[in-house]
Order: sequence, then C-alpha cells, then structure tokens
Amino acid sequence: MTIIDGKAFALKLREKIAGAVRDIKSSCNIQPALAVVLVGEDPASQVYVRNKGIATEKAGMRSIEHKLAADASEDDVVSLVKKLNADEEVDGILVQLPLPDHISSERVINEIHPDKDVDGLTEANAGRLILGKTGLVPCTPQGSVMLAKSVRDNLSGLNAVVVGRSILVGKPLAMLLLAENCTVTMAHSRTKNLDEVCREADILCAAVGRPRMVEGRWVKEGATVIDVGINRIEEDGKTRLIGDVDFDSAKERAGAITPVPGGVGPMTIACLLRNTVIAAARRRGLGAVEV
Ligand SMILES: Nc1nc(=O)c2c([nH]1)NC[C@@H]1CN(c3ccc(C(=O)N[C@@H](CCC(=O)O)C(=O)O)cc3)C=[N+]21
Repeated sequence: MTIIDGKAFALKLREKIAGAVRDIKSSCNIQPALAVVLVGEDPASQVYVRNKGIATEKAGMRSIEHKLAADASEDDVVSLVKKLNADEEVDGILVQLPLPDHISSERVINEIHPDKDVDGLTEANAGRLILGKTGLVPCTPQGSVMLAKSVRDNLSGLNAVVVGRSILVGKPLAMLLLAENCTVTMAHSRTKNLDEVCREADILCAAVGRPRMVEGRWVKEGATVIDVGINRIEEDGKTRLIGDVDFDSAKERAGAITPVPGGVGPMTIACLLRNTVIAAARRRGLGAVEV
C-alpha cells in the first residue's frame, strides 16, 4: 500500500516550474506575474492568499496582491478584474473564493480574461475542457489526476468514480479522467447504492466536503483513492484537518491513497503556479512550456 506524498510531488513540480520560469527570464527577460484578489478579511482566505504569494515568489514569479474591504461592491471587484485584464504585466488572475454574499462570484469570475484565468473557472475554459481544446484547467482536479498517474502510469480503461459534482472540482475532475480514457462515473448525494458504485472504482475520488464520508468498506481491494476533501473539524478538543475519506479504514484496502493534509491540497497550489507559467508563455507567444 502506498501513501501518496502529495507534498513531495508538489515540491518537485514547483522546482520544475521554477526552472521554466528561469528559462523564460533568461531567454526573454520576462517575469511571469500572478495577481490575487482578496475581498474581505476571512482568516482562512488570508492564510491561503499569503501562502499562494509565498509560493509564487519562491517559483521566481511576481506576486501581486489586491485586497478589497468586505463591503466592496460587485462593481468594484469587476473594475479591478478589468484593470488586471488590461495590464500587460499580469499573466494570471485569481479571485479568492468564496466572495462575500452580496457579490456574484459567477459574474466576477466570468469577467476574468480566459487566457489569464489560472483557476480555469471561466465559462470559456470550462467549455474548452469539455470540448478537449487547449485551455487553462482547474488546479485541484489537475493535481488529483497527476497524483493518480504518479502511482498508475496508465489510467486508460480503468473505472473512475468521482463522488461530488461541484463546478470547482467534481465536474472538471470527471472531464480530466475521461480525457485519460477512464470509464467515468459521476456519483453524488442522490446516487443510489453509493457504496456499491464506489466498490467498482479502480480510481476513487472523493470531493464532497463531508468529513470521512467514504468508508473503507466502499473501497475496492487495490484501488487508488484520491481524497480531495479539506474539512476542518473539532476532535478531542483540537482542530484537525481531515478528508472526505475515512483514511484509517480505507488504507487497509486501497492500493494507494492520498492523505489529508499532504495530499491533493499542496498540488492545488503547485498547479496554480503551473497554470501561471503556461498562461505567461501562451500570452507572450513563447511556445509551450513543459511542466
Ligand atoms: N479562486 C480560488 N482558487 C482556489 O484554488 C481556492 C480558492 N479560491 N479558495 C479556497 C480554496 C482552498 N484551496 C486550498 C489550497 C491549498 C490547500 C493546501 O495546501 N492544504 C494543505 C494544508 C494546509 C493547512 O494546513 O491548512 C494540505 O492539504 O496539505 C488547501 C486548500 C484553494 N482554494
């Protein structure tokens, strides 16, 4: 049984990205830049944004942070996005989610120029993903597939079950697994006999946001389990981060499994940096980057 070390994989990927950034700098004298927009003072979001900024700079790229007050209007956020779209120096734009309730994240996200949409969440990039066209791919699903491929070099023909159908993770993840020639089942809260459906999975991905929902008994012997959940819970008087999979029971049956923390989470940030380099190279006509 393999515990998939997402943290180590992400660090290696970040080194490769740093190499690609160095190449771009030395050959074209360009420093790719990522702009992150944070609205409000949510402590968890502040931590994420700070970590993204540090990771961006460690990769040799420029990090630009824009912080708006919690009572900023939707139009304020949209004008900022438009300004960043027009800024030649900015290669990637990320609007930290969730946004305050009075702001439509759908509207704001869709204002991002698709070629700068490093989250891969605009309608244009979602469309490109289902049509199999070149675009920017959502980071968490991309990282999940990379981790699955790190233990099974060919996913072709395997049964993949994705539990969860969110726009951010479940749907794009299913599309990426389909592109790997998996036979994909999208399961969700209304799925009948969810345990039986999961037991058919060679690749079982849990992205539901419910702590320890996927039980060990649901895991086929030898399956690859990708746990996308990040749930903060109180247990034994401590705050703990746990996944959507009951790790202790699942690891008894899985062939390989991602832990939480240290699994998919670190890959999300690495893939964000990857998308930023890819966006920079495409926008500036530098040809494809191999990362
Ligand atoms: N526009 C946008 N894009 C996002 O990609 C986005 C977002 N908004 N809003 C919030 C969520 C959450 N997210 C995570 C990224 C890394 C870890 C991560 O690295 N987690 C570590 C642990 C970190 C800890 O200890 O808290 C791990 O799983 O090992 C987790 C969660 C990106 N998000």
